[in-house]
Amino acid sequence: MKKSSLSAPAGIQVRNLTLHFGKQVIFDSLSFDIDSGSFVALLGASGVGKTSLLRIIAGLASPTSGTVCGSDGQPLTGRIAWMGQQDLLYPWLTVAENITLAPRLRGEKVDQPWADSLLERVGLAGKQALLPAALSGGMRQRVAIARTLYQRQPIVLMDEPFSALDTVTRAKVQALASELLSDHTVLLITHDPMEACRLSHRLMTLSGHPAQITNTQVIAGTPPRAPDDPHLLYSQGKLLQQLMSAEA
Ligand SMILES: Nc1ncnc2c1ncn2[C@@H]1O[C@H](COP(=O)(O)OP(=O)(O)OP(=O)(O)O)[C@@H](O)[C@H]1O
Repeated sequence: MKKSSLSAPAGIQVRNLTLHFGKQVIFDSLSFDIDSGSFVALLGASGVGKTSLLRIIAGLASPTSGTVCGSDGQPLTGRIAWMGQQDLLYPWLTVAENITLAPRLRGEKVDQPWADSLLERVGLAGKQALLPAALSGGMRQRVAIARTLYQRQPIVLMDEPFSALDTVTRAKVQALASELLSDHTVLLITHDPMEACRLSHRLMTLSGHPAQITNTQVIAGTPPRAPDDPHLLYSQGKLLQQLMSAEA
């Protein structure tokens, strides 16, 4: 299995980010850092502003004010792989064409063995020639994950990437993502405390109106943690309590 040869991907620096939708203030002067090479999970109640924040970091939306750049002070443009809540597969392209689309649009040569090995690892070997309409929701999500991993970008932003997968497939694909992204800077939105504590070095919780980062918790041990790892179990319990008290 090929891995990225990155040595030190940029981290993410968010400064004084403010977002208004009309009179609604989603966040106001939000500042935080994601360290180079760390895997961070972002949690928080539905509607608090997680997707809006991720879209701004990805450069897909503009904030009302504030800045986002790499820890090296340079823009993040061209260094990000993004996976949104919708799989955004093009219905007229095959599975293989969807996975390799972004590099092909940049005029790069397709690395077919890499694409094939990713498809095999997400449990879709032999499905290269199918159109998205022939796939289940979970299969489509696995194609989108393969497309994200294929790009080998140093910074990876994922919005609930495993939500449509059954429990066992989810555990396998989480382990794959953790392995292949171990030398990348990753920000993952999830509603699942188990997933957050299995995969992350650090947790961040967004809560309130306007939303603030109310909890940052470092998890001991190395991801991906086993489901019965004591660090995972401890952090998962603590996280659930914090999320419940943030909502109370
Ligand atoms: N383009 C938009 N125009 C107006 N309001 C918006 C827009 N996008 C998001 N919002 C509002 O901003 C708030 C935050 O939305 P966002 O999707 O960022 O939340 P979230 O935390 O990701 O939610 P979920 O966990 O349900 O995905 C919500 O109240 C939403 O209705």
